[in-house]
Amino acid sequence: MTESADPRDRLIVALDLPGVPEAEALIDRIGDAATFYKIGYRLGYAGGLALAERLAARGLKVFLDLKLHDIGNTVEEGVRSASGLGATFLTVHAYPQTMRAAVRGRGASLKILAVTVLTSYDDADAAEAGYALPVAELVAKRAAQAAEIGIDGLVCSAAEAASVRRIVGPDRLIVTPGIRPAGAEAGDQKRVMTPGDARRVGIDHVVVGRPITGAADPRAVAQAIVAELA
Ligand SMILES: O=C(O)c1cc(=O)[nH]c(=O)n1[C@@H]1O[C@H](COP(=O)(O)O)[C@@H](O)[C@H]1O
Repeated sequence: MTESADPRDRLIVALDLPGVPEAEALIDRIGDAATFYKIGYRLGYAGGLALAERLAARGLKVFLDLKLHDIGNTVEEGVRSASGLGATFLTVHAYPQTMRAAVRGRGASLKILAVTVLTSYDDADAAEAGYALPVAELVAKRAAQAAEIGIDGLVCSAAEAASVRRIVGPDRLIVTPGIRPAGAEAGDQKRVMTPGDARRVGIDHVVVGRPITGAADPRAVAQAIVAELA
């Protein structure tokens, strides 16, 4: 676990918005309450990759959430291309071939996060997708494989963070979406936790989207989450 002195760095705001103008307006409203933004493929396919470069050039941290998963050569070269954008994190799905390829392509400064089991999945969803293992065991298996391969960090739900920490040790990052302040709507997330509880189980970063993007006062919500993470 890498402890940042600034608790704002523990919050990653997911810019799940239709376009760059909406994303820039949200970033302006949040102001200095957040330092780290996630750009996924909704925004990425709508001009968000150029925005990622601009945010990084301004000194903000960027998490490129592209969730790559393909044949090894395509992943390796895709990661190599993405490594020029100035992002701090890039996601791939936690399949061994994919993780090995991402490690080959990552370069010096881009950290690869492996998505273990999506936080919108419960055991029934995993079974429907053809997996014999319950979610907790699948997360544990993938975390062990990721550590063996040399992946920089894991994405899992905060519910698995303590067991993932035991598996991967202190030096790999644990990043948890599925975070909901007390009373917030879960939406399609099934494995959820509050920011404060996530912090207590040893996460490095939380990812929060709709509770901030849909708030009347996104800056105030971001500040309240950071206060829970301090
Ligand atoms: O890789 C991710 O960031 C991710 C992995 C996962 O298992 N679950 C998950 O929700 N995410 C992302 O985290 C964000 C969560 O958004 P909210 O549910 O709106 O807070 C979305 O951008 C998701 O794409």
